[in-house]
Amino acid sequence: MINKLIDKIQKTHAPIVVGLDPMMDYIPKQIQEKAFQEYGETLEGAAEAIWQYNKGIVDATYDLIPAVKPQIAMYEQFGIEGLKVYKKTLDYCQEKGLVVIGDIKRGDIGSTSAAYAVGHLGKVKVGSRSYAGFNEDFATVNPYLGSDGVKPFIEVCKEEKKGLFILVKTSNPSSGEFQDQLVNGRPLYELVGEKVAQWGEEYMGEQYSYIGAVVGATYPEMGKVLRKLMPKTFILVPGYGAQGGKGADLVHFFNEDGLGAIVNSSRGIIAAYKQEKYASFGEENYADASRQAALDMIADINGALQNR
Ligand SMILES: O=C(O)c1cc(=O)[nH]c(=O)n1[C@@H]1O[C@H](COP(=O)(O)O)[C@@H](O)[C@H]1O
Repeated sequence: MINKLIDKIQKTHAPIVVGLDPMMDYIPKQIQEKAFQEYGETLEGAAEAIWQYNKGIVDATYDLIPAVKPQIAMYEQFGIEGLKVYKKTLDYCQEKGLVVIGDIKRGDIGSTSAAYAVGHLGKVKVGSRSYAGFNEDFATVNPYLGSDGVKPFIEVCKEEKKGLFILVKTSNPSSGEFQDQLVNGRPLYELVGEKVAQWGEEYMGEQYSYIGAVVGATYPEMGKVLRKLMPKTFILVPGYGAQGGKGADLVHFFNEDGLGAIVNSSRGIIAAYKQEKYASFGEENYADASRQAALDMIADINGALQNR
């Protein structure tokens, strides 16, 4: 999958991911009303509205981008109906040729991680048969439990040719509370980054490892250090747009080959029509606004990379 991701980034010239993180507040009224007419103001109605909204965004952007990152929490809040739409969204994006990063941020003791890994990236055995539950191409993993919480994910990735993005330095304001603590004189995120690079050596693609890292766009100086510590690790960089990250901040997340990072924006793209800059599209043309926001993000990042 890492080779497919790189291939798609090179074909689209777009090192970006569209984060499919739907919230009811973002969904245009006409979509909500139609879904509620059919299913009522119910969890099914919400799920239908999310589905139609996602489909509009994917249809308007899939030719521009290599990958999407649905955040499972946004679906889980609607219970089983939400999870059904999560799965429907994954399948639709894969049909459209997109690489799908399931933002599930899992990690537990070994046996529990193994079950998460099977459910999201692998296949579960039922009698003589086996079934893929969610079937994402990549998943995000929380490494707080250490190697035995991460290795079951790597094992399933090896069987299925899938990949991971492991949290190293997160984009949120409090991320330093634990992640920046010094351990033997070095910040914890550096030690985690080194460990991710080491885990990644176990499962290499052609140029980069199948085992990637997450480093927030909001910490560009730390991104620069981590880029050097993990030269063969692909970095998923969330925090662009709504959290304040800009193209110019992100050049050091990339290697000299112009590869090595993929930048996520969720609200900045899927709810673009709510920003003043794209307000002229109007609520009913929300998907066209998302397409324009994706084009602008690609131009911003590529422009910064050309001027580095
Ligand atoms: O793993 C992630 O994707 C992630 C890690 C991180 O450090 N910061 C972060 O914002 N994210 C996710 O990236 C997305 C950011 O959304 P926007 O701020 O709307 O672009 C959300 O789905 C977050 O859960």
